[in-house]
This record gives sequence, C-alpha cells and structure tokens, in this order.
Amino acid sequence: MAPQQRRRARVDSARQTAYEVVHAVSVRDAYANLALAAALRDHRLDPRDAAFATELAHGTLRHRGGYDDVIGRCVDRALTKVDPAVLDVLRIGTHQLLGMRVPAHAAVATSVDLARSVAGVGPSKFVNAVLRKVAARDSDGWLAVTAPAYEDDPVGNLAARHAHPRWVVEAFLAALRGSLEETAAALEADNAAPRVTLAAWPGRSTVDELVAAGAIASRWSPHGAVLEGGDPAALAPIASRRAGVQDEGSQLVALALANAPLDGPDRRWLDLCAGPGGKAALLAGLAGERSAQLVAVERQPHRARLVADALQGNASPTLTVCADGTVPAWPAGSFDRVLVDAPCTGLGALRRRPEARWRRQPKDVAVLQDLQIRLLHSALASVRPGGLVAYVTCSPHPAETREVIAKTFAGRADVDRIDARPLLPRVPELGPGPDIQLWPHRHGTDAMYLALLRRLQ
Ligand SMILES: C[S@@+](CC[C@H](N)C(=O)[O-])C[C@H]1O[C@@H](n2cnc3c(N)ncnc32)[C@H](O)[C@@H]1O
Repeated sequence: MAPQQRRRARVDSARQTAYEVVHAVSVRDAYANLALAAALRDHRLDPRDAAFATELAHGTLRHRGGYDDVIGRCVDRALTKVDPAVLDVLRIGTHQLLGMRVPAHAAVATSVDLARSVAGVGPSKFVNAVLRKVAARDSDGWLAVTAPAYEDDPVGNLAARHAHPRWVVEAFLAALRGSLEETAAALEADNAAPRVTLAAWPGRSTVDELVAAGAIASRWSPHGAVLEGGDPAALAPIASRRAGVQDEGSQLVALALANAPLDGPDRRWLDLCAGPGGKAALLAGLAGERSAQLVAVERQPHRARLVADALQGNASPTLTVCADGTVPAWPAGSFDRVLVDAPCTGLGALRRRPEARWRRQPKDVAVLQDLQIRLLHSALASVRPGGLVAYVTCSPHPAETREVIAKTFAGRADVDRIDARPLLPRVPELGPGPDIQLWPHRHGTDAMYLALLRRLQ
C-alpha cells in the first residue's frame, strides 16, 4: 500500500496508542506496561484519552485468547494466515464491542480507519466485514458459543468466562485445593487493576511521610501505604528514592523472613535473586536497623544495576553482586538469613501484566522448577546451621511452590520447615500451613507464596 493511502485514514490518538501497545506485544514480545508508558509519552494524551487507551490496550491483551476464539469463528481462514497488524486491529475492535461500552458503529468505524492506516484499504474492508459479524452478539452471547457448559467442563467454562488459559485455571484450582468457587474468585480478581502500593524503606522514609503525601497506611505491612490515585513518581519520598512502589504481598513475605526468630548471630543477610531490588531495598533497611548487612545477588547485569540503584542511600552498607546464584561465590554457611525470590511464571501477578497469561506456556514451568530447586539448594548451602531460608515466588502454581519444597526436601535430613503463618499474625486466611499463600481475591495482594526453612546442621 502506498504511504499516502495510509496517511488518509484519520485515527484518533487513543486508539492509535492502544494499537501500538498491542502490536508491540504481538510482534516484538514487548512488555505491555513499558510499551504503554512509551506510547502515552509519544502521543501526549490528556488524562481521559490516556485512561481510554490504557483500558483498550490492557483489556485487549487480557482477553486475547477469548477474542481470538471469537474472531476465528468470524473469518474464513486460520488466524495465522491473517496479517498480524490486521489481527491486532480486529482484537482491539472486538474489545470495544464485547468488553467496553463503545457503540458498535463507533467501534467498527474507528477500527476500519485504523486498519486502513496500518494496513491499507483492502484489509480495512476485511476488518469491517469481520467486526460486523463479531457485533452480531454481545459478550454473553459469544460465551454461549465459545465456552463449554459449566456442568460439563467447569474448568473450560471458567477459562473462557474469565479469560485465562485452561492450564492456568487448572494450576489455580490445584493451589486452591479443588475449590471451583474460590478459583472463580481468583480469576475474577486477576482481571481488576490492582491498587498502587508503596513501601517506605526503613531508615530512609516513613509511612507517615507517605500518608502526609496523600497515601493511606496499608492494612498489614507496617512499611506500606496505598495510593488511591495520582502518579506515585510525583510523591517526594518516591522521587528522592527513599521509598518504592511495591505490592503489599512482597512486603509481607520479606517481613516474615526478617521477623522470624533466630538463635545465634544475625549479621549477614543474603538476597539470592534480587533484581530489580524491591525486596532487597526493604530487607536492607530492616537489616540496617539491626546492624546486619545485606548482600544482594542478581544474575542479569542490567537488573543488578537496578538493584545497586535501589540500595543506594541505604543507611547501612550493602553489597550488590552480579553472579549466578546457583554457583555460590562465597563460603558455605556464610549467611544468617537468606531470601530466594525465585524466577517464576509470575502467575501470581497477572493483575499487573495483562499479556503474561497468554505469553507463558505450560512447558515454562518444568524449566523454571529445575532452576528454582537449584537456587533453593544453593540458598541452603549458603546459610549457616540454625539459619533461615525463605523460598518465595509470585506464582501460586503448585509446581513452583509446594512441589519445589517437596523435591528439595527429598533426601535431605538437614532442613526443617517452619510454620510461617504466626509471623504474619494479623493476616487472615494464609492457608493450611506451614507455608503461606497470599491471593488477590483474599488479600488484595499478588499471589505470593512463602515457605520458611531452617538449616539444622
Ligand atoms: C522474581 S525476580 C526477583 C524480584 C526481586 N526480589 C524484587 O523484589 O524486586 C527473580 C530474579 O532472579 C534473577 N535470576 C534468575 N536466575 C538467577 C540466578 N541463577 N542467579 C541469580 N539471579 C537469578 C532474575 O533475573 C530476576 O531478576
């Protein structure tokens, strides 16, 4: 198509912004939050248009699997044969039709304009024809076609209804010990935007300062505060890097490790998987209050730099090391407390990463489990006898949580499990123990998992 032909279509900036984000995720595997921030900057949208573009991009990405099913029933070829740019326009149009209150004529007309702009006149006619078919039913009408009946296949029904891949629903159901009702609540919670939570890093700022700046003290973390609206970066403690944006669940698991009773010395703390440094910043402040020192390890150089930045300004000395945590670069038994915040699927943080549920694949789990077990063995080698190890994931998938613990324990008589629940005495519904599972639908936090272990000899 000739460039002048593309230029003729008038596309509003909000939809153009959403398209750029959705397309960057589709073809470049971009992170939606980074792509959205860049696109919002480029297009300088006013707050109302920015909110519309954000909902359009996030909603489209969140529901992508379900929308592809609908679109697939409205085209005469496999979706792999549709131009990726055109497919993304169709997805954005479908979200306006089925997920937002955009009138059908506006959703179709603006999508036709967008298709003409990004792909040409021919594809814009195709988009018009397909979206008219999509518009023939509403969301419930399409679910009646695409979702299996709950009575026949409850997992398939929940997957379609709440826009999650089937394997993720199965993992949540297993983590929630077979409760379909709670699984539905967990899936629903994943589709709501989380509140912005802040952490006042001990020794650098206080919750009172965050409250004075407009936030509300958190329910459980004594270092947390919730910002109901506005840009967190505009708050003085955040701008001056004395506080950070951090989910309350992340704060709670770090606090459980820091507050667990420990016999003997308590001077050397290790964060084995520290990038980008949220928990390290909190732990470093807590360690400093007890004259302990935090060593933060991260394998990726650019993420190790982020850790060093986050720790800059900590009241007591810290050390950031760029290294592979599975190969300890320090003598065995060097540390008193060790955090393994293991690389994981991130299925516990789907609220913040709308595209992640469709990007992750079941085969990722086995690869990650192998690394998680190796990191946990390494942590157990790094802690002194009597010392504590916290194994943490932001995933509730049993293969990344209780299975990792069970497999690591197999053949080891030198490790004990500690009931972590009493360490968070005010937090309800932590699970049957001894480990802790937080959930968005129960706690309003990411689905963080924590197992606390003590090295015996
Ligand atoms: C879940 S993230 C940690 C989040 C971090 N604790 C925070 O609160 O900001 C896991 C991190 O482990 C790092 N990682 C992966 N493999 C590693 C390894 N073998 N050794 C050390 N770090 C590793 C990843 O690059 C990633 O930054």
